[in-house]
Amino acid sequence: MTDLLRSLLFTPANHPRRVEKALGLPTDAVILDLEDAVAASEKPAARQAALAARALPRRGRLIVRVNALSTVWGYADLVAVVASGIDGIMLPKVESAQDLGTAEWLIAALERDARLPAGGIDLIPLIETAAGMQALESIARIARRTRRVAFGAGDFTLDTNLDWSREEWELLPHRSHCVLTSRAQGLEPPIDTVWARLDDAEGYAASVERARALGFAGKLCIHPSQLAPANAAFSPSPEAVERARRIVSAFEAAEAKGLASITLDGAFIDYPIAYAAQRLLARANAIQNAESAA
Ligand SMILES: CC(C)(COP(=O)(O)OP(=O)(O)OC[C@H]1O[C@@H](n2cnc3c(N)ncnc32)[C@H](O)[C@@H]1OP(=O)(O)O)[C@@H](O)C(=O)NCCC(=O)NCCSC(=O)C[C@H](O)C(=O)O
Ligand SMILES: [Mg+2]
Repeated sequence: MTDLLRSLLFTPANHPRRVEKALGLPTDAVILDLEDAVAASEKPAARQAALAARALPRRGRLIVRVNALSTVWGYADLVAVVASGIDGIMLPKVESAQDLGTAEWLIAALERDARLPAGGIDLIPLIETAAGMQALESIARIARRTRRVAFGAGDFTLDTNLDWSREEWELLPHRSHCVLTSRAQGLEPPIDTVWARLDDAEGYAASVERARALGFAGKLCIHPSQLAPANAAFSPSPEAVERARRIVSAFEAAEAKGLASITLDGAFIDYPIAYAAQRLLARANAIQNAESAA
């Protein structure tokens, strides 16, 4: 299974039409929601629907967003979802290393109980409160099965009273903090927040581009129309791939002559630039392999 997570499409688990549709769409992961898109009275039914969705044909990864462990539903969600052998779990409102440590410990115990391979279930903590954002360093430091976090601006806005504008300038320090802290603690680049203005495709495209430029690896999505822009923005363009090929080959030729500082088309190339070009080519390859396997 590929590790690409350019687009992750949320769908309420108790909405069969949307679930079935989501599983057939070109998204790297579908997140069946048991949390904020599900009314309290529907929680048990949504959990059963999420378990049943495991049996449906799908293109990408299947993740379930459980309720927080501090709620009356969280523990039962985890028990049921781990036993079902799901690909991944999203844990909302993670606010401390203890929150993440408890979930990791519980999932490991449940995996053993269900005789599932240890560590097979991916865990994605959602950082969406002021406390979670401040504790991100210690959260990331204790992560074992967790490979990346995601940022949730909806709850973050609610918690901090921040005014989430179309240009999202007020999110900048928090998004940057997510990327920097993740990388400093050895996690993979994080996943960016949802975009709620469904009728504003231009605003959405700019938001995705901002997230990409800041170092995020993918975007949480809430509507099918958001998938193609996210997949495209988090995939290297053909022009970027072609340029990276030229950089790698020019740099290899230079290195063979004992040079590590050259110019190509008027731009300076040294080791970091050559490594970035190699990384871009590796990502382009992974995307090509994933898409031909789909
Ligand atoms: C937001 C929606 C409720 C809008 O639904 P709707 O009005 O039905 O949209 P459309 O009429 O434009 O739909 C067109 C067709 O696409 C299907 N559809 C729509 N959304 C989805 C989806 N998410 N997955 C799969 N399919 C979808 C419709 O069924 C239509 O198909 P057809 O029947 O063939 O005509 C809806 O988009 C929605 O429910 N979105 C997901 C909401 C959700 O899960 N939210 C939770 C995550 S957001 C969050 O919590 C972020 C974070 O925690 C934070 O705090 O920031
Ligand atoms: Mg939220």
